[in-house]
Amino acid sequence: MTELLDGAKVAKIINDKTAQRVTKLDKPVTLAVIYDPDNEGSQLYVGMKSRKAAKLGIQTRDIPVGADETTDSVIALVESLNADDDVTGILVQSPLAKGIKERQVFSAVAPQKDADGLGATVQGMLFGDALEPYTVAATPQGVMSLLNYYHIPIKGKVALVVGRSQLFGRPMSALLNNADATVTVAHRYTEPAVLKRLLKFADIVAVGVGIPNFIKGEDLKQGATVIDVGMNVVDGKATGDVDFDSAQGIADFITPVPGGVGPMTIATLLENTVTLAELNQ
Ligand SMILES: Nc1nc2c(c(=O)[nH]1)N[C@@H](CN(C=O)c1ccc(C(=O)N[C@@H](CCC(=O)O)C(=O)O)cc1)CN2
Repeated sequence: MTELLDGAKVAKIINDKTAQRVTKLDKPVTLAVIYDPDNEGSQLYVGMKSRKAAKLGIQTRDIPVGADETTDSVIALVESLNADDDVTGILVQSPLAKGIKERQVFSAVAPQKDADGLGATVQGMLFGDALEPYTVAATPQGVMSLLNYYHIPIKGKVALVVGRSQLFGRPMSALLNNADATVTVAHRYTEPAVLKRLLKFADIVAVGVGIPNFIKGEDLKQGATVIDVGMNVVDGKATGDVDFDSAQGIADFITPVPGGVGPMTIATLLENTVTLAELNQ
């Protein structure tokens, strides 16, 4: 039997805690969101984040940054938000308009305001397994919360991360490594035959490549835990990177799309936002 890892349910539990934490703060929690207004996906996700934030008592300041901006002008904007005492957290929605060097913008965010955990400083702390508090990218941190909620063992397990994006694959591999899994990262240059062998060996598979139904059930190890970060749209329907139907009866646990990692991403971003407000009050 394959059990669902219900991200929508766990996100609600996290969101309820976040709302309670917001009420205990002396100061308003304000998240500044920089995004490309011409990107339909970003419009959708920024809207989802702002609506959820409002429900939890977090204010958002959505700042459109179009293709007429430059990397330098967006960095100057980030620096002004870093210096603004009314802004407690900053999020740079990916992707930014073509031509703006997103990684440089992520890294301009002050670590104490880096709600999305994508800057070089906090990512370095993650890879160094630092002892001081720091934020972690919302999607992989949300995956860890989901694994922990369902008591999925990680220590000593073989984990395969498919995809090495800054938003997901790289921080996911560091989190699993810090949690004592044996981690391999596969990516676009991994030979298909090698990927097949790695999949058959992996107790935990976390996939974020943006290719609908890229991984089939027959490729998985019997009893695997499968985390699907895919957010593709096929025939108007949200579709993951894993062929959900063929994984039934092979995976022990799987995240659905929709209702798996997506809601956890937003809940974790807002959890990070309130954590930063608490740390810096
Ligand atoms: N700065 C960032 N940019 C982007 C991130 C990110 O974490 N930080 N992730 C994605 C988009 N994203 C959040 O930004 C996101 C995508 C999808 C969902 C979600 O809840 N999806 C629903 C399905 C929605 C639908 O029906 O279409 C689900 O999975 O249930 C949340 C957040 C790229 N950019």
